[in-house]
Amino acid sequence: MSRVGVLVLGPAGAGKSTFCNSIISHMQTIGRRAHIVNLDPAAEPNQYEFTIDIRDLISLDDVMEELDLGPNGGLIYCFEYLLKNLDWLDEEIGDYNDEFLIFDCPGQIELYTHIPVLPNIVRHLQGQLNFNLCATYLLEAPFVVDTSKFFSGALSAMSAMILLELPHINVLSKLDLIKDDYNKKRLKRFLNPDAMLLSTETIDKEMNPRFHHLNECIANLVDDFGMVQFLPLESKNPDSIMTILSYIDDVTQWAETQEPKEPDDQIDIEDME
Ligand SMILES: Nc1nc2c(ncn2[C@@H]2O[C@H](COP(=O)(O)OP(=O)(O)OP(=O)(O)O)[C@@H](O)[C@H]2O)c(=O)[nH]1
Repeated sequence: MSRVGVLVLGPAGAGKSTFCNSIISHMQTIGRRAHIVNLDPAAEPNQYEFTIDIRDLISLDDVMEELDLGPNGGLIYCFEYLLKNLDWLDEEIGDYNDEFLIFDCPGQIELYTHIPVLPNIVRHLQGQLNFNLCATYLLEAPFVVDTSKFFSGALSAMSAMILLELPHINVLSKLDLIKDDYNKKRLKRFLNPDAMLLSTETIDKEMNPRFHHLNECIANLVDDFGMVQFLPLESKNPDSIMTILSYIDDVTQWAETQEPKEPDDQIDIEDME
């Protein structure tokens, strides 16, 4: 059997680490072996210990101090360093066969929207380490119920889906923060959204008419893509975690039936630049 891995992606503070912890806690309850692989070189201490931790290879603090880089440049440096030292990752992952690995990723979305470092790590995990992977992309519910922010979040999720070329599950986190009945009702419209309706009924009414055509084009893009849906996540509700995990199991089993990616099918960073 091949290894199964889920990448947990999303903007800063979307609830990625909390989601990773909820998965581990659920896995412990059902007796399934799972581990967190921390890919955030600036991670804070976590509820569950990281089994594999990029900070054992390189930490953002050291890079910023030694190379005099800011946090974003430092993060890119850390990932390029990881790419040059993938044998470290191979060695760390080496012993974890037939287990479920959860890759907790940093919140800087440029990493999975337009810089090809994460896609190259994904290719390596698939091609060299025989992983069936899927991506989960978290967005906060209180952010998404503001329709313009819904579109910005949907576009970032779509761009991660296109760049990583992985089976992809969008997740709406922090549902408990939606307390008023008005937004609770509206939330349903965002789980399985009709982009055109959201644009004409909401955004157009709030914006100067000269933006209506632009709104229509963006809504059309999301609509044409036809793949933007969200699963609701209640991090303290085991049923909610179980539902998301069953989707993850389904898509990773599907991934197992696909042709393996060639290990040398790497994106050239300089080409992208
Ligand atoms: N109310 C509520 N708070 C949550 C939930 N999930 C996460 N949080 C809180 O949101 C904050 C950020 O959560 P994290 O899990 O650290 O988010 P993250 O995406 O890993 O953050 P970064 O690693 O900084 O990108 C923390 O204070 C969490 O306690 C949730 O479902 N409900």
